[in-house]
Amino acid sequence: MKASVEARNLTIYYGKQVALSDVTFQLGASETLLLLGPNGAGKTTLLRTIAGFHTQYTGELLIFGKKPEEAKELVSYVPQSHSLNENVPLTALEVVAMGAIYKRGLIHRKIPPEIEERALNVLSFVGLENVANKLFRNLSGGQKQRVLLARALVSDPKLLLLDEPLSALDPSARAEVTSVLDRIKKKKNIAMIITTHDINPLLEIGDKVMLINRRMIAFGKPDEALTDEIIKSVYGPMARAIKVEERLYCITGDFHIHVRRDRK
Ligand SMILES: Nc1ncnc2c1ncn2[C@@H]1O[C@H](COP(=O)(O)OP(=O)(O)OP(=O)(O)O)[C@@H](O)[C@H]1O
Repeated sequence: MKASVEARNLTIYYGKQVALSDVTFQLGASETLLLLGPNGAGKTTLLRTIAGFHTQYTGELLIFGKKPEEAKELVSYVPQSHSLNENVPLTALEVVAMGAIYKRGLIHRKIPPEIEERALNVLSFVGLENVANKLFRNLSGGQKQRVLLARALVSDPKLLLLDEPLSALDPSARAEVTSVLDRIKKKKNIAMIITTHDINPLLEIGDKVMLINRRMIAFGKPDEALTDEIIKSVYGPMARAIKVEERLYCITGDFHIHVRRDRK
């Protein structure tokens, strides 16, 4: 079975500036990777590079054995904040169908019946068939995020990239979205990479975790990669990785990394 993502000595640039270096890892075809790191660590940069949108890199990066630019058909990317113009009165169904229409380069005034059926199926998968004809802009935060997940799934991707899918949601919406992610993990045979500031609600679905901070700090199974020492090295001495009844919890706060100077 081919790996979904293979990176070897990957270094990503913006012009001459190195954004992220030393990234080497392999992700299986149906594994979920949680990508963790403080603000500005390079999480979005890595996702956009894997998605084939950012091409300034050295080293090797293969998506199901292909270069990212040649693997776009296999990948769906859900950015941190959606770029839908909410002044345009699109229904939830239309938003989902757009995921299939754009991928195929089709611009239709009317949604083809075959795509409408697929969009309805995937809306039902995320538990939202009852809002198919409601306007996207009138949905709750959790419902909107689930519609965006449905839009990403409608083209049957083999790799799903999600940038902070739980951010800006209240606790009940977070629970809604987490349970859909759990469902994707259990029912779809696909790989996922999910960036997050708070890894705790997602630890159950993460097969692997990667900690980055402008370079790769750790990669592996959550229990093995996220040691107390490693968490402290990135988030500072107040951070903790603790185990309570065999469950791992990471207390990172949302600290920025700062350089501590010793007084003379
Ligand atoms: N378009 C760009 N041009 C130049 N530098 C950029 C660009 N986008 C991001 N960077 C820089 O690359 C580094 C990594 O940014 P990135 O957005 O990938 O981090 P992040 O981990 O996703 O952060 P956050 O958690 O705040 O979203 C930062 O130093 C950022 O300033």
